[in-house]
Amino acid sequence: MRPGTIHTRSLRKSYQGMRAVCGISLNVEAGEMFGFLGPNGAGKSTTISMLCTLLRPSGGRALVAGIDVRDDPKEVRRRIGLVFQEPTVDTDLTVREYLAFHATLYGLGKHDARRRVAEAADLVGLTGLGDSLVRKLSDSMRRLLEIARGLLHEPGVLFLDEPTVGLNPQARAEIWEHLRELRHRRSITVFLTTHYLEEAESCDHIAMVDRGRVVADDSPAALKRLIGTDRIHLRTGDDQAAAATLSDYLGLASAWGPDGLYVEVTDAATAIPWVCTVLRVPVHSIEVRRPSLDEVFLRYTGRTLDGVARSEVSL
Ligand SMILES: Nc1ncnc2c1ncn2[C@@H]1O[C@H](COP(=O)(O)OP(=O)(O)OP(=O)(O)O)[C@@H](O)[C@H]1O
Repeated sequence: MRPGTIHTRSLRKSYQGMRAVCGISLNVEAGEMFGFLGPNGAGKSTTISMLCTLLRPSGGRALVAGIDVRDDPKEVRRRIGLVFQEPTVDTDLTVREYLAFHATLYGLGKHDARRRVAEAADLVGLTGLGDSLVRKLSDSMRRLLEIARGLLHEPGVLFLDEPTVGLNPQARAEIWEHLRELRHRRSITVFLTTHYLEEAESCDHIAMVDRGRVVADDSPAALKRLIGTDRIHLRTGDDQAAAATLSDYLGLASAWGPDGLYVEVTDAATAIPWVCTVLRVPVHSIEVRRPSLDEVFLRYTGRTLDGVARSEVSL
């Protein structure tokens, strides 16, 4: 078993008889950026809390870094870093004091603590801010500071429960830039929960969860391929002639109507140069529509991720 793997089998949790997680089975490989995606109340926080040993499962099994969360929760905690949904940073300390305090809690000696504090701050782009008061940091920097705290003891797995919730788009983008950089520099498994589709797109592997169950589990690209192909929408000087040319030269079937021509292709980025090369009529506009993760979720649950039922959305 490699150090950063996460495996669950039929993991379950009930709260006073109410089933919040209803038998989740997952395989996360070492070094993956894994996204656990689902709407509010789907069971994401409950699952991550069981994996981090903060909640005891009602049933099933979970191995984190090869250790069973029920058999040896202490050892699991030694091997993971965890950043909670709600900000926890103590605002009266400087960045260095805050990290040094947590390094002491992890039982690190003075020398090791100093080195790890500098390394963790550097990994999330906080180098040079050691003397800054935490309360003077921006929201995104505070969140990065919490991530640095989670890295101090060099865990094999970093759990992030909604790491960007409540942040503005620019702050969210900053967090993601640093998460990618972290992945680039450290071979660490990142398990994060999110209900943002664009964040899930940045993951190597995602599982979509709804009402306590996994409804889809694969790479974002593979999940979207299940939904269908790319669709190119063209407006040309003569759609009928264009459709005939695309069929004769490229073997592409298309449909046309009053608003233009629609062509289904496997990969629009590869097809468009060919389409433009063969067409002998003026092309006024080209638009590409790709299958989205929201459509994948809709396909499996009948609802979009923000909870809108199928009949209420037009895709
Ligand atoms: N301590 C608790 N006691 C009772 N029910 C709970 C408790 N914690 C969560 N729940 C319920 O369990 C279900 C799953 O909640 P959970 O917080 O795991 O979902 P989530 O996907 O993380 O949602 P969010 O994105 O809103 O955090 C919800 O119906 C929630 O109301």
